[in-house]
Amino acid sequence: MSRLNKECLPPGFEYLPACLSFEKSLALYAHLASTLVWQQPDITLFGRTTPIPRLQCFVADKSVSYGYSGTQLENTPWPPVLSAMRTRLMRQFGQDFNALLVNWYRDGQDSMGWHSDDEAELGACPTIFSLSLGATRHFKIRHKQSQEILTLPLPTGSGLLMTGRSQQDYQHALPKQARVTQGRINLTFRTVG
Ligand SMILES: O=C(O)CCC(=O)C(=O)O
Ligand SMILES: [Fe+2]
Repeated sequence: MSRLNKECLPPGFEYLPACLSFEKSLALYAHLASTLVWQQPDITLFGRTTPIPRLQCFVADKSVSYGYSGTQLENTPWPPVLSAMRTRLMRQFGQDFNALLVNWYRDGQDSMGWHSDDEAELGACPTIFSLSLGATRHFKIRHKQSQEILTLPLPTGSGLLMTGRSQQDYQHALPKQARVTQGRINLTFRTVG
């Protein structure tokens, strides 16, 4: 496993430090943790059905229909703070974001397994913007062919832009980190076709 230079991420991954200030990012964490309606749906992987090891909320336009690993996500309407953020990001990235998957990792025991965001509804080369709030967690990126793994710590307020072949050529994951006791919320803005 190699340590990652943030200036030298694989093609299609761009790290954006301090998209939100430390104070604003933690205030948004607290606001979302207490106001969103959180769900813990079951997923089916390799024939085994278990609840996801984190909480989740899928914010999306009414017309959007999206799911993964055997679950259909239930749409929540855009709360004002996230709607305003989406408008800013759409201008910044020239992207018609119509959905936002929010994941709450309550502590280091919560996680997300290896995957690519390569569902057909996202298109061949999706643009996904990810914003991290709360505890710093290690985001892992693994090349599908070489299996080389890079580790990118994502502190509160930091952004990660995934474009191009990032989903075709790589998987990513957020492994458990036993020593992390604080929570983290991650927002991924997406365009579902
Ligand atoms: O929590 C993260 O940083 C990753 C989230 C993710 O990969 C996803 O929502 O598809
Ligand atoms: Fe993902």
